[in-house]
Amino acid sequence: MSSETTKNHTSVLAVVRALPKVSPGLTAALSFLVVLDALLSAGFMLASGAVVAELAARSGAVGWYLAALTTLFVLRLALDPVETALGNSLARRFTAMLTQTTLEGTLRPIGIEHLTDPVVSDRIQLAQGLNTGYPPGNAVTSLARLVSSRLGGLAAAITLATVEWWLPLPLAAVWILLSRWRLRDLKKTVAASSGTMPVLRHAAYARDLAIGDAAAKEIRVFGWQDWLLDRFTRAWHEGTGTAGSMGSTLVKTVSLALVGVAHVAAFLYLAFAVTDGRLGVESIVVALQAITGISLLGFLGDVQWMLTHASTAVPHAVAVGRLGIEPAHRRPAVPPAEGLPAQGIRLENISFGYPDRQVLQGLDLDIPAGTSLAIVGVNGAGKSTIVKLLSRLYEPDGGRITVDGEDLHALDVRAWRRQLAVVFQEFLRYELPLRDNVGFGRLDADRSDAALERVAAVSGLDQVLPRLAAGWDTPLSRRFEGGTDLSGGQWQRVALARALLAVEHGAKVLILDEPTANLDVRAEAEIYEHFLDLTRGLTTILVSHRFATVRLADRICVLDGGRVIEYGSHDELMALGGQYAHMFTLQSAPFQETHRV
Ligand SMILES: Nc1ncnc2c1ncn2[C@@H]1O[C@H](COP(=O)(O)OP(=O)(O)OP(=O)(O)O)[C@@H](O)[C@H]1O
Repeated sequence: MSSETTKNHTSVLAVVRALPKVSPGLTAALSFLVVLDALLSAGFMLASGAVVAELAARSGAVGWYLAALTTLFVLRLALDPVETALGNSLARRFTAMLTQTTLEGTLRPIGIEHLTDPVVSDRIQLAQGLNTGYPPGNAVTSLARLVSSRLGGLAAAITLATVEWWLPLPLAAVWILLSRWRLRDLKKTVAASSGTMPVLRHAAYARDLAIGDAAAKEIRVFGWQDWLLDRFTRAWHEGTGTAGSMGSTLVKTVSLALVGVAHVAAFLYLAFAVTDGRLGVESIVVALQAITGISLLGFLGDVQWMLTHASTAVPHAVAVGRLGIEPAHRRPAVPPAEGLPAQGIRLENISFGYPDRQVLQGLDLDIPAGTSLAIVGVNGAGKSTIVKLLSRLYEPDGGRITVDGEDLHALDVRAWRRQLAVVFQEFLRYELPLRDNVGFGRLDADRSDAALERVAAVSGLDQVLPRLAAGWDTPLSRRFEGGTDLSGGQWQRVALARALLAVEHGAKVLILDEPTANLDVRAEAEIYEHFLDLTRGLTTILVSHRFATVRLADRICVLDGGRVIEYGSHDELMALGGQYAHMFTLQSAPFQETHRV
């Protein structure tokens, strides 16, 4: 069996296995209707044969047979919309469950490395059917139609066997052969489409840029609307181009010829049988209908096309859903993280690189508990990378990080993160009410106005609040009724308030990565007026290019070439006359000039 065939069987089997978990009731009801439909179809064929026979014999029973025929016909008509409604409902639930599985797997890993892994990114997109254009739910409706058709075909074959036992065998054989050939071609097409994900990712990115508001200003001001549209269209056509072909002409011609020959032979046989008087009119009516019905055992164009395409998403969703699951026996006993650090955090001989570049190499750094450390260095020196390692979003390649002498790796990551309050350099602006934007700092915290008052005062949010129509409940997005947007500096206060809420609820390490980059001079001065208040008793790590801020820290380290090259207080480093002193002097020079003028 080819690997494509195996993969497709796996995909369809994965759909079958998942359905009872999605909804046992709906799955059972749909299965019942599918079987019932096949039985009714066989009954209809037999009843119509009987009607013709009774008519030919001018029998009085014809009325009963006609009534039975009509009942079967009406029943099938009535069942059809019920079957469709059940199928659609199950399909919606199936898509929702698959999306949930994908989200669970995406969110579960403690780090974020998987999100930049192209293989995982492709899988996440494939799990949503991006390469085929069919949502996975379509696999459910098409599977129901496929099973229903196959049972109908089987019923027709059995019905034909009642006329002549061997007649369905050659007909069914050619239809099944044809189906296998066409399906093999179809699977090749689908397999090729998953290889186009890198191209489709470009299409998806262009689409998201065009419909989102993140790039809306730059798209318009730089005028690249047409470029964006063209990029989407090209990538989309390139990525989905393989879906256009549907098998080789040779396969189609040979298989159709075989079907034609088998049917001509069957019809000739029936004609001779009638002429010989071996078969009556009733048998001929039944046989002709059944022969047509047997074609349902063959290749069912759009149904199989959709099932094959839509079901490919399922194994990908299942694989993504397993991300980050550790076998229970591998989970070691973890020391409690509460109250850490009491002595300090140490980075010992740390080396770390992203797949395409080495960033840290033999880095040693001491951060005594309850003190503040500023990290400085040129762009790309690795400052934010240290923040990510401390937050365990990435693991070091070499060396170790200890907290009060305990390997950070040994601590429960969730418990450790409850000790952290972080303002990331690229913090997020959530399109949610201000209360949630701040409340995300500690989900289980009291979010009443009174409870949020202190963090509002320290972060400077109290100056923004009076301008918000619904106060804490104002959605911070114009896309929502009554919503508004904030300025860059105001958003930065929101991010700071979020971290401060975590501090209020027990976090002991405050990490601020460029916390004042968007603030005006007065706002920055206000924040730093409170800096000591803000950081009292905490272990604070500050990443900043603003030396007026940096000098406030107890200790400063200068990062260069992947390691710490200078470490000490502002005065000590100024006295050293090294890189820090040079950078500090460079930044303060224009102010000194102005002062002299
Ligand atoms: N997710 C990533 N994948 C690959 N490379 C990355 C990733 N994040 C950062 N880098 C690279 O690692 C290096 C260090 O980045 P980092 O963000 O730690 O620098 P930084 O000192 O904080 O810089 P800046 O002052 O500009 O904020 C840079 O060369 C950057 O391009």
